[in-house]
Amino acid sequence: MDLDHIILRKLKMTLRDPFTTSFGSFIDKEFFVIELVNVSGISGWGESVAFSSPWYTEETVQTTEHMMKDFLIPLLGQKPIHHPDEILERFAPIRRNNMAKAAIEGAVWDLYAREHNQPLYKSLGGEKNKIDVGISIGIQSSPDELIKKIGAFLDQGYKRIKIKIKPGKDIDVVKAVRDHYPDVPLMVDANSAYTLEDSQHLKQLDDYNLLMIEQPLSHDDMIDHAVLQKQIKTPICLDESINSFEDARKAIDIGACKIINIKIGRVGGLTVSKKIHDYCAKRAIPVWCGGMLEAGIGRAHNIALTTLSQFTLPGDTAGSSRYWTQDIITPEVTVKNGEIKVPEEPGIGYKINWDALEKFTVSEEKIKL
Ligand SMILES: O=C(O)CCC(=O)C1=CC=C[C@@H](O)[C@@H]1C(=O)O
Ligand SMILES: [Mg+2]
Repeated sequence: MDLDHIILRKLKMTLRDPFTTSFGSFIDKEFFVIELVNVSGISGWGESVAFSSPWYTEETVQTTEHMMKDFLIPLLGQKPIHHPDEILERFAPIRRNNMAKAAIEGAVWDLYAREHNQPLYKSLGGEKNKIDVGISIGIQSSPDELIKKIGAFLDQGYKRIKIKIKPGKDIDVVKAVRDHYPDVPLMVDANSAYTLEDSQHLKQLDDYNLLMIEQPLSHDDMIDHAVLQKQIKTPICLDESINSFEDARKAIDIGACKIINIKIGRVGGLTVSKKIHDYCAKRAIPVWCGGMLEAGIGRAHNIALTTLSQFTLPGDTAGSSRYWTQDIITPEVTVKNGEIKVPEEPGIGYKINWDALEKFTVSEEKIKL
């Protein structure tokens, strides 16, 4: 790959509705769009997913900028790259900062696929031409409000409902939803809001036929999750605790989870995501693709990854209009009968909506490689 320069655009977009988790609420999203240009003028695209505050992981929009500009981009330009898998090694001297790494690596993967005139999903070894998707719904003001929201998303065909829980808004909420929708594929996400002392309380969730409980305990824990999994029947899915291939291997080995949510940004890119996927396939651990309320470029990367065969559960990659009044890609991502048709055009398969990209850009910087 003959790289010429990189353009970092910082964007600010506003969600249609605030998104509320056990950590709090937000509505504005700032992030970077990475355009990696080769000497022939072909561009590959990536999107950063860190939020403005470090409540989900330690990274933020500002740390992403610092890491990309001061460490990762200089490493990228240091010597030639032949395949995107080499980026993992190249960035290895930099500890963690996975979301910054993934943003750049995503652009390298897209460029590689475009240079080979191939859709990204095929470059990754994906097999599906459509993917199943679910929806993640933030904490609502009342169970009635939540039930109404779920109904609207079920009408749109989403194949699985994920609701957020936190202490004080858990068992009763799940019971109300189950009473109303006895058979809907349903799961809960706690974003680390509980401790092992809550295990008897969490055990009550076993009565509601949930697909899984996502990240009930601390963001940096596996040991307590393994203890909890022995006490409850509902499968535990790890999100925040899995930040690398080694984390996934260890979590599976000690029985800390029965399912893994793979987020490209959280684990440090598509190459690691694929490695985790392949290992989970060998160990018969189902995986699904998590979301970070991405705009279109990040969403397109999630779609491509989800075409790998062990993504057997619907992911959080909902359609563009669930988040944004206008997306930065064209066509926008649409969901029909709970499925997204995987684009067959080269690279991420969607075009950039330049009007939207310019409208949402707050700063821009070109760096020669
Ligand atoms: O729709 C999406 O993109 C997924 C939304 C979602 O559930 C999450 C996004 C970001 C952080 C968390 O709150 C949460 C998650 O933990 O999976
Ligand atoms: Mg989660």
